[in-house]
Amino acid sequence: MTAHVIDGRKIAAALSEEVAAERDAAAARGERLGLATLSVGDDPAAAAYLRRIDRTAARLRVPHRSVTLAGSARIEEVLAAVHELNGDPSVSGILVLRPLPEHLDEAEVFAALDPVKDVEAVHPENAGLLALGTPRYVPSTAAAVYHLVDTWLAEIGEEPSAFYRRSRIVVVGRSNNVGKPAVSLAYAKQAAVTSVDEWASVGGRLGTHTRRGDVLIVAAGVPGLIRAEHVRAGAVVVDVGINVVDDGGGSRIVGDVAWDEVVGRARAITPVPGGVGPVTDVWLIRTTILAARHRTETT
Ligand SMILES: NC(=O)C1=CN([C@@H]2O[C@H](COP(=O)(O)OP(=O)(O)OC[C@H]3O[C@@H](n4cnc5c(N)ncnc54)[C@H](OP(=O)(O)O)[C@@H]3O)[C@@H](O)[C@H]2O)C=CC1
Ligand SMILES: Nc1nc(=O)c2c([nH]1)NC[C@@H]1CN(c3ccc(C(=O)N[C@@H](CCC(=O)O)C(=O)O)cc3)C=[N+]21
Repeated sequence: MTAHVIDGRKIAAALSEEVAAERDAAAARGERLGLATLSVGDDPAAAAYLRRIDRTAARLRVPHRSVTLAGSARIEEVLAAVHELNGDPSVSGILVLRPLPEHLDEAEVFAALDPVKDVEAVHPENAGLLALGTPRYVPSTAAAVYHLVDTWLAEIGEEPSAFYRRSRIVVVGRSNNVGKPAVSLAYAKQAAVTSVDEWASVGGRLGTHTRRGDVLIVAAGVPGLIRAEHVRAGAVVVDVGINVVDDGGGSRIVGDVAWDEVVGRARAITPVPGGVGPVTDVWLIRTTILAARHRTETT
């Protein structure tokens, strides 16, 4: 078997058209759209994402304001920047890039966000709503994961709700940003759910769990972590990992899945690059547009 390759770039292009229509409708209602990003320090993954956000926002004609603080910034300065963005009427959505430098408490920064502008649902109120199955905003990466699978299901004529109800979804990685939201969304789909973190690997039981997945979502940040032996034959594999590896002088991006092995075992698979990443950017802009509507409704 050779897996169907789910084309994230194509799916992102189609989604972009929907989002452009949503932007036009929001503008016609007089809503003020704008995304602000806040980054502290110069983490390469965060910088790469920031460049992508900038391009995607420009392409979809949603203003993007980027605030960058030095890696040595004190928590007071970071909180002051958040408060400034909270009060800026040209900003409907705020994203705080991860990782923050070690000396900063992520939770303190997230709790300072205006919940109505918190497009990644990291404020406790929004994270709580997501965990309860009544999200205000769906974090972009987890949203992108299911958008890719749902689009493929539609293409092959499978009804998503029936598919998920008879499936086990296994999520590798349980960060607040990616793994946990992916689990919350899996609950909402009434799938059977398994969540594992690094201890499954340490204990030599990763494959025991992952082989049970009809859908296997991998967000660990470990290149090549998932090999053929970890995958149920005929599974749907979604690779979230973005890892920069040396490539004889240059560098290239690979996911967490050993592509060459797993492509022969899965039923469908998302590539890296060109899978989850391109859809994530567009989803962020979509949420920024939604946030403008919420602001209009709450003020
Ligand atoms: N495509 C996209 O749009 C995006 C991609 N990413 C990428 O996704 C990956 C994960 O990101 P993020 O969630 O932020 O990362 P984090 O580092 O915050 O979390 C990683 C999670 O994976 C777990 N983990 C680490 N090693 C293993 C292992 N050997 N076996 C099983 N689990 C393991 C960790 O376990 P423990 O909790 O025990 O430490 C942790 O729960 C990264 O490669 C990142 O670059 C991130 C955001 C968006
Ligand atoms: N608060 C926060 N939220 C994030 O979602 C977040 C973050 N911080 N910090 C950094 C990581 C990384 N990240 C990427 C998303 C898409 C691509 C992406 O689209 N990559 C292209 C490849 C690009 C290339 O080839 O250079 C692709 O997958 O096709 C990359 C990286 C989001 N992150």
